[in-house]
Amino acid sequence: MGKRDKRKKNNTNPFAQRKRDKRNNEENGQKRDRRSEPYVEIVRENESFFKYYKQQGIVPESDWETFVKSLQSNLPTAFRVTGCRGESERLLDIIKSEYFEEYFKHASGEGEKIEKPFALPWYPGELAWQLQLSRKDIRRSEVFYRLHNFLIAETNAGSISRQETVSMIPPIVLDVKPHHRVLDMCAAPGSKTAQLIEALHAEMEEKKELPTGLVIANDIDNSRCYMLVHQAKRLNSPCFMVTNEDSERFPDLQMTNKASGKSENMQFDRILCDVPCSGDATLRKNPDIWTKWNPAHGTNLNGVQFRIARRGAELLTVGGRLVYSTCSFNPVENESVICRLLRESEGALELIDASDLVPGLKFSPGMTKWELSSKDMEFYSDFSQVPEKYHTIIRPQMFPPENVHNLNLERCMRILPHQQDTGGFFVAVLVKTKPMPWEKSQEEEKLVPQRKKRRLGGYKEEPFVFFLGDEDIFQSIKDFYTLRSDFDPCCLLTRCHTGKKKNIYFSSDAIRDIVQLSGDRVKIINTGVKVFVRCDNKNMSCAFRLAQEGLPSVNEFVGKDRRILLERDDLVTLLQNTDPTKPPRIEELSQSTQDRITAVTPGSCVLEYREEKLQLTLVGWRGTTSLRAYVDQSETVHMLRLLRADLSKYEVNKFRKAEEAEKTNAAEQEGTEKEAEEEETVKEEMEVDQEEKKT
Ligand SMILES: C[S@@+](CC[C@H](N)C(=O)[O-])C[C@H]1O[C@@H](n2cnc3c(N)ncnc32)[C@H](O)[C@@H]1O
Repeated sequence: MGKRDKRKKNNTNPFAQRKRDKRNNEENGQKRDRRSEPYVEIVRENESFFKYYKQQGIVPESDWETFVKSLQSNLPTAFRVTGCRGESERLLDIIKSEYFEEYFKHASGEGEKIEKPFALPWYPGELAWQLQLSRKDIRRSEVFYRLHNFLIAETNAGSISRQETVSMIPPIVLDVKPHHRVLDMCAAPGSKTAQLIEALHAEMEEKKELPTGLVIANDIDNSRCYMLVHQAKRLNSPCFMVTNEDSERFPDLQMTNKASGKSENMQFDRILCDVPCSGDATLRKNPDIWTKWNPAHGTNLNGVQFRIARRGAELLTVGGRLVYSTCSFNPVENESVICRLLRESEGALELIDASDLVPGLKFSPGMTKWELSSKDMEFYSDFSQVPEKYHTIIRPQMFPPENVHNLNLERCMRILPHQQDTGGFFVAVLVKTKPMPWEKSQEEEKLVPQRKKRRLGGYKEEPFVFFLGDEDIFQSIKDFYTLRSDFDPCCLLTRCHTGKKKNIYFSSDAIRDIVQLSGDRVKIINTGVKVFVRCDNKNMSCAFRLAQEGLPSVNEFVGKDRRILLERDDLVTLLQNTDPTKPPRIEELSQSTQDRITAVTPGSCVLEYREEKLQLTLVGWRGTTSLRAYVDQSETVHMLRLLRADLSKYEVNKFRKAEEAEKTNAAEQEGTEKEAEEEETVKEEMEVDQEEKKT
C-alpha cells in the first residue's frame, strides 16, 4: 500500500496532525521559547548538495571551490531607483553625493578595506546599485544608520526597491513596452512585478500619458496577493491588477477587440513565469536551506513548473515573449522544464539569446546533460535505470531528450554566485512563433461549448463598480476640479453597489475592459488607484478631496483654478509642519505664493513646485487662512530629501536611541532602587518611632 493510500485509510493528514500537535503543545504551555536558546550559527555545508551538483557538473572542476566559497558567504545588498518617476535623477544624485560619500568616509576611517558600491552595468540608466555590504552589516552598524534609514524611508515612498541583484534580470529580458499586455503568473511578493510596472510606464512619464498596456500580477496564495497590492500601491499604477488563481489553470480573460468591437479571448504580449522552486540558488540570503536541502525538492516541483509554463505558452500571443525563471541551480527545475516545453510545442516556441539586453552580465550557458537523483543519492542518466519504486517521482520526460542538442539550450542563462558576487538564478527567454499544437483558433474556440462560469469559492473581495458617466457625484467633481473635457468618467470605480461612496478609484481603459468582461471568470483581488476621498467639508461644494496616491493619474486633467504654484521655501514650510491642528498660515508664506493662493477658492487643490530638473506635485488643502500639504510621512520625507531640506527630525539614530533608553532605564532603575531604599528607611524610621512611642 502506498503512503497516500495509507493516509487515506487512516483518514488523517500528517501535516494537519503535526500542526494540531504543535497547537496542543502550545496550549499545554510546552511552547519552545527560542529566545532563551543560544544563537547557533548555521553550518553552511550539505554533503548531498555538494555531491549532487558535482555530479551534475554545474561548474567546471576548477571553479568548484570558488563557487562553494561564494555560496557560503553573505549576500551583498542591492537596490533599484524607481525609474518611472521623474525624480529619479535627483534622487540618484543625492544617493551618490550624500549616502555613498558618507559610507566611504566612515568605513575608510575605520581602517577597513572597503569596496565601492557600483552601478550594475547591465541595468539601464545607472539606476541599480550593489553595495558590498550585507543587509545585516547595514542594519547592525551605527556608521550606516543614515544609509539604513534612507533605504527604509525611500522604499516606503516607492522611490527605491531593495531587490536582490539577480532577481532584476528576468523583467529586463522580458523587454516590456508601454503597449504590452503583461502577465506575471507567480508574482508574490512582487519585486519583479514592480519592475514590470515601471517598465510599462517608463517611456510614458515624459509624454505625461498613460500606457495603453497593462500588468496583471497573479499568485495562487491569497495572503501573498496582498503583498502584491502593497508593492504596487507604492507605484500608483492604474494599469495594474492583482488576481488570485492557480496559474496552471489561469482562466481565459476577455477583452474587446478594438477593430471589431467584439469581445475575444485575451492573449498576452509578455509573460513572466517566475515559478515556485527549491530556491537553492538563494543559499547566500537564506542559509537555513543548507540544513534541509535534498534533491527531491527539485524533482517534486518539476511537474507544477512545467504546467505553469505550458499555460503561460498558451496565453502568449504569437510573436510574444515568455521568460521562465527560477532561483534554483537544479537542471531538473530548469533545462528539464524548458526541454519538455519546447518538445511539446513542436516548434511553436523558440529559445532566444537575450544577452544583448543585459550587457556585461556574466553567466554560464544552459546545460545539455543532467541526471536525475533519488533522495538516497543514487543517480540515473536514463529512465530505464530508475527503480520502479521511484517511477511516480522520477518521470521519463525529466531526462534530456535525444534531440537535446537541437533545442538551443545553451541560450538559457545560468547566473552563478561567484561570477559577479551575487545570488544564483536561471533565466530562459522564449518567443512564440505560431499557436501551440493543441490551441484552437478564436473561431474554433467559439464552437466549443463554453465552460460553466466558475464559482469563486471563498471570494470575499468587494465588487468593482465602474461609473457610467452620468453620476451626480462625477458632475460635482468635474465642476469643482474643472476637469478637462477628455477625462473619461467610465474609468472611475467604487467598491460598493449601493450606499454612500467613500473612495473613488481610477483604472486605465484596458483594465476596465477586462474587469467588466471577465470579472466573473477571475478572482480579482485589487485594481485601481485611489483618486478621490469623501470629505464632507462645508467649505467645499464638492464632497470629495483629491488623494495623493492617485494624483499622478488625474493631475493632467485638473484645471488651473485648483492649482497653486509654490516657492521652494513655502513648500518646505508646508512639509515640515507636523501638527495637523496648526497648519501654516497663508500670511506666513512668501508674497508670490500668497498672490497665487488668493486665486483659488478654499478646498482640496494641487500644489506644484518646479525647478529645472525637478517637478513635484502634491495634494494640498487651501483653508480660509491656512494652507497644508496632504501627504503621508514617507512621501513627506521623500520630498524634503529631493528639496535638500533639513531632515534631522526624521533621522532617528536607533543606536543612540537604544543607548539613551538604556541610560534612562538605568537611571530609572537607580531611581527606583533609591526610592525603594528611601521607602524602606522611612518604614524603618516609622517602626523605630512606633517602638519609641510604645516605650
Ligand atoms: C519564486 S516565488 C515568486 C517571486 C516573485 N516573482 C517575486 O519576484 O517577488 C513563487 C510564487 O509562486 C506562487 N505559486 C506557487 N504555485 C503557484 C501556482 N500554481 N499558481 C500561481 N502561483 C503559484 C507562490 O505562492 C509564490 O508566491
